[in-house]
Amino acid sequence: MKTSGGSDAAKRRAGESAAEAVTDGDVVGLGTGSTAAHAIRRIGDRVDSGLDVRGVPTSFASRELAVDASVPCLDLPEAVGPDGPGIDLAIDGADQVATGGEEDDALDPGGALIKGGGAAHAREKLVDAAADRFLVVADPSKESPRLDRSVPVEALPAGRTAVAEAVREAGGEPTLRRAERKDGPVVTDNGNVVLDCAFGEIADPTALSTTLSAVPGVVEHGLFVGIVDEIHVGTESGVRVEER
Ligand SMILES: O=C(CO)[C@H](O)[C@H](O)COP(=O)(O)O
Repeated sequence: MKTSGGSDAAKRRAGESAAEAVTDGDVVGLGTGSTAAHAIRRIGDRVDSGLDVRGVPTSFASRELAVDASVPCLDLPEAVGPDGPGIDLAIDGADQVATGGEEDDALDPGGALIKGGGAAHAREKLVDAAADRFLVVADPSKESPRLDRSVPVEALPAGRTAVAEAVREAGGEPTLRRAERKDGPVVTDNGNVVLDCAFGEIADPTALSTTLSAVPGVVEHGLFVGIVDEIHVGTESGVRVEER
C-alpha cells in the first residue's frame, strides 16, 4: 500500500479514533490509504467482538482490506439505490487538509481537502459525499492553512491531452502519473489515467473545483470541498477531533 506523510502511530490513532464513531447497524464508507486502513482494521476488530456493520469500499484495495478484516461489504449502487440502506458515515484519509485562515476571509478554505494520492478519488468522492457524515483521518503533516499540493485529476485515456491543455489554461501544470513498478501510466480502478496538476497555492478551492469538473474528459478531481463533518488528527500523543 502507498504510504505518505507522518508516522504510522499518528495515522493509527486517527484511524482508530474515527472507527470508534461507528455504531451497531451502521453502513460505513471505507476509505483508501494507509490511515483509512487503520480504521478498517479497527472496525474489523469490532466486528469480531459482535458489531453489526456493512462497509462500502472506495477502492479495490479497501475492499481487499475489508475482506481480510471480516467486514461484510456492500457495493455503492446497492447502498444508495432506492431500496438501499444509505451510508451512515464514511471514514477516509486525505493528502492535504486546509485548516483555513482568517474568520472574515470569504474564501477561507477550512475543511477543503486534496485527495487522490492513491488514485482512488473518484470512488472516494462518490462514497464520501453520499454519507450522512464524513470523517477525515489524518496526521499533522497533512494540515496546511491553504491547499498547495498537486491536485490529482482522473481523465479518460483518450482525453488526457485535451484535459492537460485545459488544466494549463486554468493556470496549472499537469504531469501524467507514472506507475512505479510497470512501464507506462497509473491506470485507476476505473480504467482511466491520472494527471497530477500543480496550481501553487489554491486561493479558491470551490472555484477551481467547478472549473475542473466542467472540463470534458475529466472523470473526477481530488478537490473535496464542503463535505467534511469531522477531522480526526492523530498526533504522537493523542487525537485531536475538529468539527466542521
Ligand atoms: O486519497 C487517498 C487515496 O486516493 C488517500 O486517502 C490519501 O492519499 C491519503 O493516504 P494516506 O493515508 O496513505 O496518507
